[in-house]
Amino acid sequence: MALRIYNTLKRTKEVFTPLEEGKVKMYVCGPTVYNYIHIGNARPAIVFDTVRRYFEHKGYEVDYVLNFTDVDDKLIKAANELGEEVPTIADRFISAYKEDVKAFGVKEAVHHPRVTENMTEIIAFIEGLIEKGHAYESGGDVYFKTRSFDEYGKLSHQSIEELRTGARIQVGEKKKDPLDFTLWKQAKPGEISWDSPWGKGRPGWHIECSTMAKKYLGETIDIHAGGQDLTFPHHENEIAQSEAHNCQTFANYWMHNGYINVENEKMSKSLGNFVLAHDLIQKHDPNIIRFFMLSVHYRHPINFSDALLEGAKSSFDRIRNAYENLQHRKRASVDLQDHNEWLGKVNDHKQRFEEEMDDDFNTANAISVLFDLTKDANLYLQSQQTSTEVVEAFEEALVNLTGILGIELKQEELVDEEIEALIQKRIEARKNRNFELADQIRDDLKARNIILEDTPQGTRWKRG
Ligand SMILES: Nc1ncnc2c1ncn2[C@@H]1O[C@H](COP(=O)(O)OP(=O)(O)OP(=O)(O)O)[C@@H](O)[C@H]1O
Ligand SMILES: [Zn+2]
Repeated sequence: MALRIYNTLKRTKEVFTPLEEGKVKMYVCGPTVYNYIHIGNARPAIVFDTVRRYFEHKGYEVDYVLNFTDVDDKLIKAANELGEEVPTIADRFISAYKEDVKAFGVKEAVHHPRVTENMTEIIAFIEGLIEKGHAYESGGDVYFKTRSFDEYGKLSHQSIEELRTGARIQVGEKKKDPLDFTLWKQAKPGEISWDSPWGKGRPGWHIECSTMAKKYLGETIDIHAGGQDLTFPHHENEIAQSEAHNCQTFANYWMHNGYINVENEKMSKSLGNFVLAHDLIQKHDPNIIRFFMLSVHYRHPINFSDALLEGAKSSFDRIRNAYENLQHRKRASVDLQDHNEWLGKVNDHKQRFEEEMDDDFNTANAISVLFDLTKDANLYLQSQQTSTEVVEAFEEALVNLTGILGIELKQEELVDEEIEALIQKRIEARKNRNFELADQIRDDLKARNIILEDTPQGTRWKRG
């Protein structure tokens, strides 16, 4: 089956046809690096990494670019508040971003361009727009002449008249038409700035992505992605800039992830209703957080709650337990030809997983297939005798399919101190007559190959 992608531009699913055979040129709008990321910001990092991994699984080479917005108003404000320089803050939060998303199993982008490292190209791009009559300078600022681009509004499906109704000229802006947007912003005294033909200043937000996508991927790219809130105005403006400048289609497919909400409101720094990725990782296995995010289709909203995350944990444990049981059973399995029908079942599950992923990366349904596979694996493990080939096929399918989603099934081995701490926790639980927790700890340890033995002298343990 062909891979189909929901394209925001067309508001429909379309068969994916790459510009170049076997290659995908993909640009994802990255974070503004003035703070730690919350789990809403982690969602595009995780879902588009999954898109990338799936393309790679299908044999494509993915040229994956994710930018860092390392200068803008928010960074300047943070620098003033903290009494630090903008680049110091940007460096700190780029490192923090990389560390957080790495914990979630996100692969490093092929290119991670930063605005401040592409200033020459950004200025040249703006000059090109002025030359072509799509932009103008006004009192040290430069604006894009929105009405000069006939197709403005095509991504967010709005007409110029509709847009005109909501547009205002803010105090301090020197634009001629409320619809125009900033390409270059004059620096205030003392602000970080770069020299340009229009005096000292810095780029507006949108121009960075048009410039960096062109520089790293070319004038036309396959996929451009980001959170749903970027559709308008950010991506609409990127299209206007790039297509007015290059006279080419900018991106063939536009993908947008839905929000992570809290009580049905978008999680955001400004509302203060956020959970930092960094903090959540301390409390929960980041693999499970990734699994949780992918258990909802990437275009649907997720109403975040601890209870949902706990639910995801027990679902994930079912898959992980099956995997661990298969591993144990391998040793006791033998060569059995008459069990081969199970190999067919494993292959059916693999095929169904692929079909779900081919349908606009439906990770939610693909995870349901993983549960079906788990159910069959557990059923098979109830057989008196098991075939090595079948057990290995189940195991391999579980590892590969979760691997495509960027999820790690293998747990790191517990060190002695961690085991001792869990035994202590179990003793405490028993003292408090919390036998459920005590048994849970024993079972969890057993699943990780640690066997407990209760003796009159206390609890002993050994690796199984
Ligand atoms: N609640 C959310 N759910 C899903 N994606 C989000 C959410 N908030 C931001 N994003 C996405 O995170 C990425 C990084 O965005 P950016 O650093 O600009 O944060 P932001 O949108 O300014 O966040 P905030 O609103 O909290 O300040 C963008 O692709 C954006 O669309
Ligand atoms: Zn962008």
